Formats: sequence, C-alpha cells, structure tokens
Amino acid sequence: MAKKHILIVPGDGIGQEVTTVGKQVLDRIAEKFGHEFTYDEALIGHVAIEATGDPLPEETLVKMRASDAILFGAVGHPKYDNDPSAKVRPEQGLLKMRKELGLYANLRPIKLFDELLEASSIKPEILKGSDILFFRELTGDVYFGKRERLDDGNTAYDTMIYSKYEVERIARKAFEAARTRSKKLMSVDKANVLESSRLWREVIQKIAPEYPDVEVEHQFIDAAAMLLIKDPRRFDVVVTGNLFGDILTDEASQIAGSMGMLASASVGDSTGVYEPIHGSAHDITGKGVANPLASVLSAALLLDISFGLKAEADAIIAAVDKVLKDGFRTRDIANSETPADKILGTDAMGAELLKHL
Ligand SMILES: NC(=O)C1=CN([C@@H]2O[C@H](COP(=O)(O)OP(=O)(O)OC[C@H]3O[C@@H](n4cnc5c(N)ncnc54)[C@H](O)[C@@H]3O)[C@@H](O)[C@H]2O)C=CC1
Ligand SMILES: CC(C)CC(=O)C(=O)O
Ligand SMILES: [Mg+2]
Repeated sequence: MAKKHILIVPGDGIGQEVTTVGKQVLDRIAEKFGHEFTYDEALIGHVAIEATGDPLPEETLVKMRASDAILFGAVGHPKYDNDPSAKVRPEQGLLKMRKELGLYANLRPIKLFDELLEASSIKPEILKGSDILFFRELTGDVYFGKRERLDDGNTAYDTMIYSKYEVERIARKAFEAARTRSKKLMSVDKANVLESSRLWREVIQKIAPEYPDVEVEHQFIDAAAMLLIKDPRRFDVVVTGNLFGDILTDEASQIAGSMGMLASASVGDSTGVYEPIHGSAHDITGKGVANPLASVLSAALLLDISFGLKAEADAIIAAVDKVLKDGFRTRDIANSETPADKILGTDAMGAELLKHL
C-alpha cells in the first residue's frame, strides 16, 4: 500500500477541465489497488495572476515542494497572447516552476494506439508501429537565456545558451533509456549554424563511447522535422534541446492523432511534474470537448515514474485502449465515420474510462 500526497495544479483554460478527469482516475486507482492518495490544489498561470498578481505564487511553490508528485494542467490566456507588451505572463509561472524544481528532463512518449491509426493525417502504412520517446531538455536554451529590448524597443534578442553539464545530464538519461529500448539514439541540433548546438553535439560525441551498445545518429532540426512525418518509424529515442523539443513534439502529436493524446513527465532534481504537452487551448475552453486522455496518460506516468506503480499505470493505459477499441472518441480524434453517439465530451470520456478501472 502506497501513501502519497499529490498536488493538482490545473492552471488555465482546458487545464482545469482535463485535470479533473486525471484526478478521478488517480482516485479510482487508489481505491482499486488499496493505496492512500491525499490531494491538495494550487494556482499557477493566469488564475494565479488574477488572484495574487504572481504567475507562480510562493504558496504554490511551497505546496509543490511538499508533495510527492504534481499533476499539472496548462497555462495561458488570450489576453496575454494578444498583448506582446504584457510584462507579467502566465507562461512565466510554468518556466519558473521548471527551473525552481530542477525539472531538466521532459519525457514525451509518442504512443500511437492502434485504434487511432485513422485519426492521423499521416497514411496508416507510414505510421503503423511508430513508438518514440523524446527527451526534451527543459531548463535551459533560449527560454532561459538573456533577453532584452534595445533601441527604444525597436530591436530585441533572446539568447540560446547551453552549458556542457546541462547537455550531459539529459543525454545520459536518453542513453540509459535507449539501452532499454532499441539501442538507438537520435540527437537533434542545428550544429551547422549554432555554437550552442556545436557544444551540444560535442557533449553527445564525448559521452557516446560510454554507451557502446547504443547507436547514435545526429540530425539537424530542419531535417528531423521532415523525417518525422516522412518516416516516423525511423525514430526511437530522441534527445534535443528545449526549443527544438517543444516544436518537434507538437509535430509528433500528429503521429498519435492529436495534441489531446500526448502526456509528459518533467523530472530532475525534485518532485516530478506530469503534464499534457498541450496548452490551455483557448479555442475550446469551456466547451466541454477537450480530450482528457493526455492528462489521464500523464497520471499513468506519474504512478509509474514517481511512485514505481507500474501495474497501476498499465491498468490506466489498458482502460484507454479499451475505450478506444469500443469506438469512443473525443472530437479531436473522431473522423467523418465516427457515429455521433460515440463522440464524447471531456466528462463523458472520463466516465467511460472509469468503467474499465
Ligand atoms: N504547457 C503549457 O501550459 C502550454 C501552454 N501554452 C499556452 O496555451 C495557450 C494556447 O496555445 P496554443 O498555441 O493554441 O496551443 P494548444 O496546445 O493550447 O492548442 C493547440 C491546438 O490543439 C488543440 N488541443 C490542445 N489540447 C487539446 C485537447 N486536450 N483536446 C482537444 N484539442 C486540443 C487546441 O484546441 C488547438 O486547436 C497559449 O496561451 C500558450 O502560451 C501552449 C503550450 C503549452
Ligand atoms: C508555454 C511554453 C513555455 C510551454 C510549452 O509550449 C511546452 O512546454 O510545451
Ligand atoms: Mg509546447
């Protein structure tokens, strides 16, 4: 029996809607497997700015540090997206959380459920059998480098910056993972142009001999973006920087069928944060149509990685598989042949899942 304290941080937009389902699933797992999970909730992003003026209030950080794991939703609000001059922004809360908790490794599994082969815009024969694990570096790069406006606001710069130790620690995680999979690692950079990428490649080349059983391939980000759609099965474990990983994994969501299907684990020095790769999705917020499966699959990663509860995580994945096999879809993964009575909203999809847990 595991006794654990989980912090739910829904954030903004559909973050609120999908973490409700993620928590229901954790509750059901605790009941079914005899664990004791206690919960607390905390503010981040736009809702935190509204309540306190700060996108990551100190109270939230304290609760984060005191928890065994965190189920996170998303941040973001159109008010800031359309106002480039806003100084305080929801996304600052997310970046600060990652830095403060030392969450330098963001694991993004691209898991394609067989039933969703037709949900992708990529041909099924190209897709079938795709299974990728991205290691996106999460606390460095251009998101954390110096940025500034110059010339009375007419010029701006952001700094893409990496130190060797930052590359080495994420690379080692990726090499270790490659050892447990097909022993292939692709490192993605832009070393033909960027000095920070040349440092990235140098570090990968330096530590590669320590993993002689792992075959390393280097790709430039532009070619990798193309190959991902042309031949997704060529990819297995991928390690890349913060910006390239952010972009490539949104692209990779089309392999899994939708942004609403991709979970992630942000881990490193302290409490792990488990979060969908998607954002707060203003276009569907409040409509009750968001796909909750990315949050549900994030809950599965939480159980597996932070609590070592593999059977429980597998039970969640099996339940997702079952509802998809039964033909149920949220709007984002439905197609023109999906019967209307099989297209479910967020809560109904959650209820259907719970029947199999
Ligand atoms: N981790 C985070 O908190 C992230 C926050 N953001 C923020 O989110 C806001 C919206 O950004 P966007 O560029 O629109 O990215 P987004 O990921 O929120 O949405 C992109 C598209 O995918 C769809 N989508 C996303 N999640 C879905 C789900 N669960 N079910 C069904 N459809 C889903 C949306 O409807 C939209 O059409 C912005 O303020 C942005 O800064 C963006 C990405 C990550
Ligand atoms: C808002 C960004 C900083 C976050 C993002 O797009 C992501 O983590 O995928
Ligand atoms: Mg992103």
